[in-house]
Amino acid sequence: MKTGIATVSISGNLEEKIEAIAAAGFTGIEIFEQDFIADIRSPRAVGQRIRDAGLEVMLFQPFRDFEGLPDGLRAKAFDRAERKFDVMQELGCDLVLVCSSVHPQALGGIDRAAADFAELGVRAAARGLRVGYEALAWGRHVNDHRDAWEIVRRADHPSVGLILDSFHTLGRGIDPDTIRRIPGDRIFFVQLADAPAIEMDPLYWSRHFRNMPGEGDLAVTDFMRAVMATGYDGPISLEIFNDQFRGGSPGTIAQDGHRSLIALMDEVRRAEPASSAGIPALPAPIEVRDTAFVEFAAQGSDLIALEQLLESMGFRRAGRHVSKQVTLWQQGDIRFVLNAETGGHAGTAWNARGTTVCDIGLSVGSAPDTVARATALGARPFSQPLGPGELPIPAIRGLGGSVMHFIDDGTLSEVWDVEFRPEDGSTPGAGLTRIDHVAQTMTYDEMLSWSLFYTTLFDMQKAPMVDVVDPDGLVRSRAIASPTGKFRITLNGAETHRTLAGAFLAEGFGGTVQHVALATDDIFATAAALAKTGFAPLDLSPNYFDDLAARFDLEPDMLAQMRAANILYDADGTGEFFQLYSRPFAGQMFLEIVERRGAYAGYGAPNAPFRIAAQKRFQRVKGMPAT
Ligand SMILES: O=C(O)c1ccc(O)c(O)c1
Ligand SMILES: [Mg+2]
Repeated sequence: MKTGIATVSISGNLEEKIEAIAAAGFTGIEIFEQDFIADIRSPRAVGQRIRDAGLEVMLFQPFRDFEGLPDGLRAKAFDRAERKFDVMQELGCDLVLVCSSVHPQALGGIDRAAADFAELGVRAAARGLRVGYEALAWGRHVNDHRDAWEIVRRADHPSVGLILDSFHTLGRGIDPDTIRRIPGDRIFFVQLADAPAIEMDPLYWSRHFRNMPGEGDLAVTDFMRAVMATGYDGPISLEIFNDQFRGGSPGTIAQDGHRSLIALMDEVRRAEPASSAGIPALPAPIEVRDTAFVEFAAQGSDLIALEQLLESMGFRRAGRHVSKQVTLWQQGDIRFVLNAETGGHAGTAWNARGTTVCDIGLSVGSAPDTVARATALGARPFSQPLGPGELPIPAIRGLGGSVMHFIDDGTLSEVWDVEFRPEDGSTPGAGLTRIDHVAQTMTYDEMLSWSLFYTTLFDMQKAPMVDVVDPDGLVRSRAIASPTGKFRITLNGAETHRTLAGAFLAEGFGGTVQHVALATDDIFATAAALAKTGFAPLDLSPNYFDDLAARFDLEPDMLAQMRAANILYDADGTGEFFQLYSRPFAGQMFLEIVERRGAYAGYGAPNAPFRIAAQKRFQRVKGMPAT
């Protein structure tokens, strides 16, 4: 299966785009005319440069306002086409995309358009070129791939075919299964894009909000399944107009694009096995059973403070590493690893960021399969020299320089007994059972990339985006979770350094984990236990509890307990949610305790403004930077 991407999808000048596209592993490139015109080199030199980079020049686009014009304008349109054909021959590109006309004088008429394309086909064929016709969602007379196909069918010329673009079909709500009735050999090219479901004018939506397959809400997989069912075996190519991508890192955007195509084709192969020959096999999206551990790189006074925080929350030091400055802290199925090594990955992370989460461990069915899928999707495997007594646990580089380890049922599950000498200390604990979710903070621009990383590698679903109101700015938040809800990640995208999330980013060195939420089955029993272990909760405003009393029908006794213990509350019709926060540690990190009742699957977003205000109050009192 050949993969491509349009130059318009990536930031930078044409040279930077070519380099990024080649490095990401695409077969070829769609030249968006603007990018070519802006370049100083001749078409021949540009074509050569692209081929030297190992890429095919798959498509030249767009040629606009061609079909259905009245006589005087019609002749001029053919002259314009001939000039473009000249350029294509120099570039070494044999296929041009003609998008449906938006010309105010275009007359319409299926047969008129078909006659125009029949003649264009003759002219293209004379030069060994081909013409593909695409229905723009906002075309003046043709805005539906079914009409474009009828024109191509009636043009009846072997050098004239159809170009499909998932955005134009799905964005207009056209059933993608209508593609199944088009012969695959008459489809010359397929463009793919996703987009978030927002109500807006289709042209504006298309030019600014497209994103990679899987990053938005359109049924791109259904579209691609229908395309494959036709027998189409040409390139699949990304055409993404997106404001953030235009200003992003060319390398990252190109890699994300390639990742999204591989994940999409893998999904198509599974759903449409009879018609997806030629798509390479990779392990299925990985089911994460649990977050097995969270590892902090921590040294000095931060390390001591973190140990004290964990003790105050009922954790016990369960083991010391056999050969390293590493301790294991445990309660229920929660494991925190505190790594004070000055070398290796943890040492590097500490040097770059100070105290930080440097590693996350996940329980999976097969650790080797997980690494195999991750690498097929373009992630890098991670390893470092093993110390005495250490097990080789499969790992990859995660996001923002972090590492992710995978533990499965084999010998790896014995890592805690093999690598750690048990310690005696025991505490009654505080009823904390498991890791509910891990919350990561990144810039808003990085959010799509991070969610794509998780949703392509693991079997996870995205929840809708929510706004988190910080007193000093808005933070966009999106949760992704495994179908069982056992593995949950929240992604928080900050746009300004003045928010709590933004200040965390500015102080550290890019995106990473800002907090970890721990589950309890009984938050009131946990709060009572924590009162004895010396836990200092984040103090909330009395106004918050007065408002709760007004909004919810809560037992006065329970409300009094919540007020006394600083427990937040939310309910969404399916269940209830209770939250209790630690005070910040090591700068802007914190821990959270949650209890879910019923089918509540959210994260208490309505409480975020009050929790954030309380965190900021606490930092101002402590004389920390008043962010
Ligand atoms: O927005 C446009 O004009 C435009 C141009 C070419 C395309 O292939 C397309 O899908 C949209
Ligand atoms: Mg298109």
